[in-house]
Amino acid sequence: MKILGLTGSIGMGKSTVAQMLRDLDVPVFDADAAVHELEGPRGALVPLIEAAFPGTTNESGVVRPLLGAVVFQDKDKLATLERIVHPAVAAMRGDFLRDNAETPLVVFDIPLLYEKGSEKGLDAVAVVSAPAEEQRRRVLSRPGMTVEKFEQILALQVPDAEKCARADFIIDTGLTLDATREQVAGIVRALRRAE
Ligand SMILES: CC(C)(COP(=O)(O)OP(=O)(O)OC[C@H]1O[C@@H](n2cnc3c(N)ncnc32)[C@H](O)[C@@H]1O)[C@@H](O)C(=O)NCCC(=O)NCCS
Ligand SMILES: Nc1ncnc2c1ncn2[C@@H]1O[C@H](COP(=O)(O)OP(=O)(O)OP(=O)(O)O)[C@@H](O)[C@H]1O
Repeated sequence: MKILGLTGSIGMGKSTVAQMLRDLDVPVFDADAAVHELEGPRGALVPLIEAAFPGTTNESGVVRPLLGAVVFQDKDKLATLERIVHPAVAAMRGDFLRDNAETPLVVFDIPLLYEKGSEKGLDAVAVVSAPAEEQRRRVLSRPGMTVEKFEQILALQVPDAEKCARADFIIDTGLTLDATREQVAGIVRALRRAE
């Protein structure tokens, strides 16, 4: 089995490409969705997070803006949260691999792949990328997004140019959806063929 990592900066089209992969019957493990499940209603990590960060959870699970306000201002607290979250995500990833053991190609969709150095175990990495103006346009058109928030998030992420330089494949999402779909299909064909 080959494991392809999929990553990219905010608004570069990662979710869209992940769906294109699923449409080609490639199983995709979504790290962000795993975190949401673990932190959501009756999520396994909610009691642990409440114990470490009192007042940041309620009956619906983690109150994300509250927890974010606590951990994004303090590196040590973020590290504490990661020590709680990352092993649980790794366990879910292990289950996913076991469930798909007979599949020639699977994808790990990891927003912070390069930020967190999670390249080990991957056979290749694909980065979604579009021109910076296009990225900006997409992100600022989202409800609740502001220029300040966008720039703060960008500053926390490894720059697009560096991601592209490190990746094995670059998926250009600055063109039509069909053009992107073709690139995705080409990568899937190449990796399914490779031994
Ligand atoms: C603190 C939480 C609850 C805030 O949730 P919220 O929905 O408000 O924000 P969101 O998750 O969309 O993150 C906002 C921005 O911060 C970045 N970010 C999130 N977690 C981290 C992290 N551990 N390190 C650096 N940047 C981070 C995201 O990429 C995004 O750009 C949530 O981010 C969280 O639980 N993070 C820790 C788990 C984690 O590391 N997740 C990401 C990888 S699996
Ligand atoms: N060729 C293309 N490939 C991918 N997305 C495209 C393309 N053309 C336009 N788009 C649009 O750009 C937006 C990309 O959003 P998407 O949610 O996929 O990004 P994302 O990288 O997952 O975002 P984030 O990391 O911020 O959650 C979508 O609205 C999508 O329809």
